[in-house]
Amino acid sequence: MSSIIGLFKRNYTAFFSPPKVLKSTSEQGSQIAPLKFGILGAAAIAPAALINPAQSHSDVVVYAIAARDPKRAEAFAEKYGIEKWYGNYQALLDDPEIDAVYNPLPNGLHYEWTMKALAAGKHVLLEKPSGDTAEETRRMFDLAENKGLILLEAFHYRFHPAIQRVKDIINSGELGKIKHISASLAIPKGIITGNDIRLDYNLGGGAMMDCGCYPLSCLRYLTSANPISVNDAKATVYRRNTLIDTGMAVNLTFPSASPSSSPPESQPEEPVTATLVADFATPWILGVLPRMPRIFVLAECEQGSVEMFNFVMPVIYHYIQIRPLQGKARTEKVYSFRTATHKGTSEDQNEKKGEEWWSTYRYQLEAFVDKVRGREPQTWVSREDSIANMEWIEKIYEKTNLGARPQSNFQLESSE
Ligand SMILES: NC(=O)C1=CN([C@@H]2O[C@H](COP(=O)(O)OP(=O)(O)OC[C@H]3O[C@@H](n4cnc5c(N)ncnc54)[C@H](OP(=O)(O)O)[C@@H]3O)[C@@H](O)[C@H]2O)C=CC1
Ligand SMILES: O=C1OC[C@@H](O)[C@H](O)[C@H]1O
Repeated sequence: MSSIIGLFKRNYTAFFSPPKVLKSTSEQGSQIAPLKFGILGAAAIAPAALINPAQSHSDVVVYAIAARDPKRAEAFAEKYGIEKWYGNYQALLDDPEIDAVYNPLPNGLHYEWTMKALAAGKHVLLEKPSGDTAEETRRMFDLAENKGLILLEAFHYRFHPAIQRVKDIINSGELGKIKHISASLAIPKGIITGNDIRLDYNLGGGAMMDCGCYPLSCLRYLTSANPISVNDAKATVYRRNTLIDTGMAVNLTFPSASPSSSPPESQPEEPVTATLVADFATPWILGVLPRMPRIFVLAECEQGSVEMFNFVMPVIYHYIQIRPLQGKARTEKVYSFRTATHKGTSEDQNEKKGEEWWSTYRYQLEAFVDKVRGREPQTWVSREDSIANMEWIEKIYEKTNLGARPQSNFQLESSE
């Protein structure tokens, strides 16, 4: 019972009523004003990913919104109490008050508007997947580095303590080496329909891009490696556009993953086999009953297995099940670094920031601001990581006959 009440309290606080903190101002003795964010597009994800988490961050103000339709921008600004609105994206980028831009545009526009935002001197929090191709991602990071700006692909799940705990369990060597690992993000048919950006090839749509980027990222994170090969990739094709996958099932091989604490082995190392499922149109049971979303990662190791249910949205609810071949199975839930149910593995656990109600997005915002402010973030998604994820998305598409998503033909003018 208490855990059901806890679940409601946590989610209510996370998504509907985060504590509103005072923003850092010079009156409070702080030398610097809070970071001012501008949002490109009145996107559905913007409230959960930025507006809501910003309420409980003293160093962030969501200051401006731009939409292609000025009326939409104005209505969005009014709804969320945003000070400024613009009827086009460039006008927002031209606003010198803005320090950082959140880019939740369709995937096919990530490159163009991130390049323009960086050219305008803004740090960028960029939605996943970072671009349509690895080349786009490489160029965005090159520009960010040249300009001394922060660019982060918003793989929010990485910032949550739960997935980090799964990695700690694997790396501890308690279960031995990974033999097989599978990860899935599959949601039922009926949520993504009609004009959804995910069904538009020219906007970088497709299930592998949208859902699949997470399990791919998670497989790479937990094995601490990039795949060696895509052995097989089967796309379920959208009947209205045969370049769009509504589902993708992939078999991959990863290099043998030695947990960092295992002793050196004399035996030859077996590669790790992996499966990935991405789906945004899972058929309903008998066509009438929607299926539960299948969001999990499962690492089957020499001495047992570890599975995390709901690695993408763990604040809602998650569990980590550890099943050693010898000994008792156990379940852990890790909503904050401080209040983890397991005995801490890290000495500084109590010092790490976060509350049970912090969503993945709130943890991510903390890290983004730390990085912009020159502090060491709790964790980070690096340039190399983002580029590699796009490279393997491309390789997976190439294994099907759908081909990679179209590269943007946008070119930054040399003066920008
Ligand atoms: N981190 C996460 O958990 C999630 C991330 N995402 C990612 O965020 C991005 C946006 O997703 P989502 O919010 O669901 O999408 P929406 O369709 O709600 O938002 C996309 C925005 O893009 C703008 N836009 C600009 N050009 C076009 C165009 N030609 N067609 C359609 N829209 C256009 C629109 O802004 P305008 O207001 O100007 O019309 C629209 O508001 C994607 O990259 C997606 O992968 C999505 C969901 C969850
Ligand atoms: O978290 C997510 O789950 C569902 C997807 O459609 C969405 O884009 C993604 O980010």
